[in-house]
Amino acid sequence: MTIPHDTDPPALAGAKARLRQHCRAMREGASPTMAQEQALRAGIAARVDTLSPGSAVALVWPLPGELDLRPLFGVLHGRGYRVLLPFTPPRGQPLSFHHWHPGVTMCNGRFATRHPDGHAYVPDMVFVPLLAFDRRGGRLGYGGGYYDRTLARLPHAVAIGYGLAAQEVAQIPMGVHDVPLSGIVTDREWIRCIAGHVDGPARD
Ligand SMILES: Nc1nc2c(c(=O)[nH]1)N(C=O)[C@@H](CNc1ccc(C(=O)N[C@@H](CCC(=O)O)C(=O)O)cc1)CN2
Ligand SMILES: Nc1ncnc2c1ncn2[C@@H]1O[C@H](COP(=O)(O)OP(=O)(O)OP(=O)(O)O)[C@@H](O)[C@H]1O
Repeated sequence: MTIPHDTDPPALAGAKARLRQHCRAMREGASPTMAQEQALRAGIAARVDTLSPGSAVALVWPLPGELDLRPLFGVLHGRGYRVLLPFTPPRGQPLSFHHWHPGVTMCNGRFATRHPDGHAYVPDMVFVPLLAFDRRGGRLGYGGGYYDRTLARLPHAVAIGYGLAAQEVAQIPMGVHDVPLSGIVTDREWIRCIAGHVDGPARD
């Protein structure tokens, strides 16, 4: 049997699927505290403030059980950034990012996602949701391959994962299509990822 070049080989797909199942179960067992979510949002706002004024920043509307970035939308919009949220196309296509502003109409999309009825823009910084991450910038998502396909087409955008410190694993199985993150914001620390280099834990 020939393996199509746009899918992971079976051993890698199996390893990702097992880890995904494990991480979903872990997430169901522990919801974040308000303090953790606030710390995470503060960490994200601090990364955004490294950009020049007026830059475009892609966040996400939360799916059930995910960390909630919605309180940041108005804050970052108020600081003069262009806040974008993803539109989810059919599987196999990249995401597009649409302008959010106060009062914008939100539309229902695939997999219970929601996106603004606004113009599409190219983001300068993309915050990427995840089920698990490692310190090299490895990321595990829901298995649609959406962010990898999207980031591959956005070489100038800075891709930053966000999640709880508890979502860290030793090593995410990575394939040729997996685009490593440049950094990860958690409720505990900012992790700068350099390909092949493992950053140590932050000192308090
Ligand atoms: N908030 C949010 N928006 C996002 C993503 C995401 O991970 N989180 N995506 C990231 O790529 C894209 C949507 N991709 C998705 C791909 C697959 C499934 C999916 O299979 N969902 C399962 C339930 C998953 C779970 O809750 O454990 C389902 O619908 O059965 C969902 C989203 C774009 N928007
Ligand atoms: N740029 C790409 N071109 C072709 N196939 C790709 C590309 N990116 C990812 N894929 C394929 O898509 C499938 C799903 O990828 P993966 O398991 O890494 O998803 P994920 O990153 O967890 O999902 P998501 O980004 O939607 O949260 C894999 O078979 C992978 O090889």
